[in-house]
Formats: sequence, structure tokens, C-alpha cells
Amino acid sequence: MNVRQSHWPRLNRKSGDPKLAVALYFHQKTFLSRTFTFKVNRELGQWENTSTIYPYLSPEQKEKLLDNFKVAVQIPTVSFSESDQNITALQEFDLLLRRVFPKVFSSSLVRHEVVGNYSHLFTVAGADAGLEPYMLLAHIDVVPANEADGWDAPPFSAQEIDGFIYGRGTIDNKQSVMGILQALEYLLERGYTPRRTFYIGLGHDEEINGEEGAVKIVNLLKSRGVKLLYVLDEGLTIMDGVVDGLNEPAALIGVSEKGQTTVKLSVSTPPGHSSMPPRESSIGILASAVARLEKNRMPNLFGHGPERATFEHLAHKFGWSYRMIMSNLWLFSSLLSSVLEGQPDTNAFVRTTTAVTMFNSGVKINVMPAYAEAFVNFRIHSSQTVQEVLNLIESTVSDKRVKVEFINGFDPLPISSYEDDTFGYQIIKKSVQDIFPQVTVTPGICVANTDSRHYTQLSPDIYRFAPSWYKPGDSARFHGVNERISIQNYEEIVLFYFQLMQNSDVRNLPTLRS
Ligand SMILES: CCCCCCCC/C=C\CCCCCCCC(=O)NCC(=O)O
Ligand SMILES: [Zn+2]
Ligand SMILES: [Zn+2]
Repeated sequence: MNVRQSHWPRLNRKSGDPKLAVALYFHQKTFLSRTFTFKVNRELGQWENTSTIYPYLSPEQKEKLLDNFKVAVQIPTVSFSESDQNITALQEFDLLLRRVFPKVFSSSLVRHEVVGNYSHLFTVAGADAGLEPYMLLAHIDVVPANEADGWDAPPFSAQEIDGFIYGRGTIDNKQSVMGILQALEYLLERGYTPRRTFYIGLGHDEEINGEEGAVKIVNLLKSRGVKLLYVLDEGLTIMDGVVDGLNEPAALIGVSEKGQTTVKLSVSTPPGHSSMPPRESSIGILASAVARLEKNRMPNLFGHGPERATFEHLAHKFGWSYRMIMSNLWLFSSLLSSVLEGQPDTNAFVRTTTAVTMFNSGVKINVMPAYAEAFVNFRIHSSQTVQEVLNLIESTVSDKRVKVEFINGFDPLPISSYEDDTFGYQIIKKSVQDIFPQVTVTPGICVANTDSRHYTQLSPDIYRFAPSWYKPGDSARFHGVNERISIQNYEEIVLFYFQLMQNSDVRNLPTLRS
């Protein structure tokens, strides 16, 4: 999320954005007396004290957890495609977990099951069977990485540079896999017995849709009649310094995630000699169609999904000028949305995105190609459906020579509750505040997809968040080059899960202060 200075109009400068100046003038003239509408959460009262084990890591523990994490990153658990995964690496990863988390694998409180050959389900038995269980998710597999793309360190080296560990999976998502189990290992070492039962699900094929991992874990839990109070998976992060005007870091808890669809566009034309080409080749026809899709973006729908709540919750953290915009979205939402669409990550917040990810054609330099195909991946805004997006694709392509085929897709996920009395959301929020007291917590929309989308029948309250710091430039590290995490951040992540497990043991949330 890089809303950099140049994209945010400076309200206190004469040279500010003219659109904004007009809007502000209009607002000040006409609506000065209007009360701000931004929402300030009421603070919860006294928390039941269950966190009896202080979140602390000794120097020896810090050294050990880092060693464990590095080895996890060094195992190349790559999902190349739905039919191609590095099975040897997945087997090696299984052995690693058993070796470095001896308490987890030997405790009488923990039941461990392998699901779908390489995924893991842990059931940690709580002392009070009357309390509804919750579940933590993460995934073991990673997307491919090629050092030649410009990595500063080999992507499976876990090399340390300036306090950061570099490697594929360091923020997606081995920091959660190892962080969750490391936290449990340390809690068990210190004699912890949970009050509330919880599950840990580690999928091995999230990057290729989770059919063998998450789906099978869900089916197993369903067959046992399990219902979950809340689910926490990977997703949004702690945003820091990437929204101009917001001077404090903000933890965005994904209360939903976007839908997705992929279409294949293809063109067939007669092959022939390249010395006598037709006016248009199959490649040219297809390229024009793809260019039309990229040029005519899906509509900006800012304000029609949970992204609106993000800004309403953050409004009071901005300076007065920004606050005026955020807290009066009824007037300024088009201004704000046009700013947000200027950067790839914030743009993903406000619309269905269009990504041309594969393009294949041609067999020889002097042969006209008989066939060209492209795959386009769309991430669907909360207020749209797959069908609506398909209709827009058809009308934008609008060329009978281009065949448009639906490959797969699903609608945006339901929106989980983030109210003051919502157990899961408030427990996650408190755990963030325990470990990151300087951070504001707010709901958000996860722009990518996660294994948690398979869990909707087990719980209405599904959250997507891992407390990795996301700073300017970090968006390019997800599935990109130089994926990395700071050593300090990894320690914080272990402590976050350590706290989350203990905080989840409260029977009820504290009552609201009036
Ligand atoms: C004002 C807030 C604007 C926020 C803009 C969005 C910031 C995005 C931050 C983090 C994104 C990280 C996504 C991590 C989950 C990755 C899951 C994944 O790769 N799934 C597979 C897939 O979606 O294909
Ligand atoms: Zn992921
Ligand atoms: Zn990923």
C-alpha cells in the first residue's frame, strides 16, 4: 500500500490538488457545522486475567526460534502448479516440525494428524470442554522463486542481511507456520494448559487452491461436528508509513477477502507463411483484446465494501485535513477513491483488479501462429459477483474472434463481524495491542485469497491477519523478489501467537464501559 506523498494532496499547501481544494472549499462553505461521523470504538472494560505466562523470550529462545525459522525457509516447499509440487520438500518439512517442536509432538494435550498426505491438523485440548473452540491457520507451501529475477540473496538461503532474513515464504507464510508452533512449544514448556480447545491447520497447497489440504481438513472437522468460534489465517498486515497523513502504524484485520475468477482468451487464425501475413495475426487480435481489458479497468467501487470501514476507523488517527475527508466520505469518497487507485496495493482495495498473467503463442519465426491464448486473473471487489465481472469482460473484449472461456472462480467471501462484542475480532485486536501497543487496529479487506475461504461452514467469523510489518516497497515482496522479514518482527510474531492463545482463554469479553 503505497499512497506516497506525491499522490496525497497536501491540504496546507497553496499548490495542492485543485480537485481537493474545490471540494474543501465547498465543504467549508456549506457544511462547516456538520458533526464528524467517524467512528471511535468504545473501550472494553477490565479483561479477565488469563495471560499468566508473561510474553518474554530469553536470548537462548531467540537464538533457537531463529534457527528453526531459517531451516523452514531453506526447505523449498514450492507449489508450481496444481499437478506439480515439491513433494520431497513437503516430506522434509514434516520431519523438521517433528524435530524442532518436541513438546508439541509429545504433549498429551496435543493430537496431531496428517491430512491429505502433507497437511497438518493439531487439536490442542482445552480444560473446559464447554467453551467453543477456535482455529489458527497457516500454509507451508510457497510460490516459485528465481534468484535471477533480482534477489539480493538466494531465495531459499534464509540469508541474514541487515537484520532481515531473506527468502521465499518469510512473509507468505512460514512466519505464521513456525510462529504458531513456536509459540505453542514455548507455552507447553512453561506448563501451559489451555482452557479453550483450539485447532491449528497447516495447509500444504494453499498457493494452488487448497483442495488437498484445507478442504480435507474442513471435511474432517465437519465429520466430527466441529463448530469454530473464530478462525484466524494469513492475510493483511501492520501497515506502517505507507499512507501519507497516517502517522501511526495500523494493523488491518481482514474481515473478508475478495472473490476471484480466471478467464482464458484465445484466438485461432489460419497458419501461413510469414512473408505474406494477413492484416491481423492471432497474436495481434489477442493482444488488442488484452490491452482493452487492461485499459478499461473494472469500476472503482470504493465505499461499497468493507474498505469504507477501514477509513472510518482510521479517520481519527489522521491529521485534521485528512480527517475531514475520511470522516465525511459521503462527500469526499470520490476524491479519496481516485487517490487510492493511484497505487497497485490501494487500487486493489477499491475495485476488481485485472491481471494478465500468462500469454502463449507462436512456434517459429517464419510461421504465422494458428493459435494464441492468454489467461487473465481477476480479484473481485466485495460488492461484485463473478457473473457481473464475466459480463463486463465480454462487453469489453467485444470481438467475436476472441473466445472467452471461464476457467474458475468464486464470489467475494462473507464479511465477518468486527463489533465491540465480537469475540474473535476483539481477541485478535487485544493480542495486537499487547505486543504492538503503538498500533491502531482496524478492519480491512484481504486483497488476496487464503485457505480460510474453505472454512465458511465451520464459522461465521473468519479473520485474515498476520502481524508482519508492511512498509513502503514491501508490496513487491509478496510473490516477488526479496521477500524478507526482520528478525525482530519474527520474534514479535511468536509473541503475538503466544498472547493470542492465552487471550483466547477468556470465557467472555469484558463488558463495555458506558
Ligand atoms: C489503506 C489500506 C490499503 C491496503 C492495501 C492492501 C495492502 C495489502 C497488504 C498485504 C497483502 C498481503 C496478502 C498476503 C496474503 C497472500 C495470500 C496468497 O498469496 N494467496 C494466494 C492468492 O491469492 O493467489
Ligand atoms: Zn499465503
Ligand atoms: Zn501467496
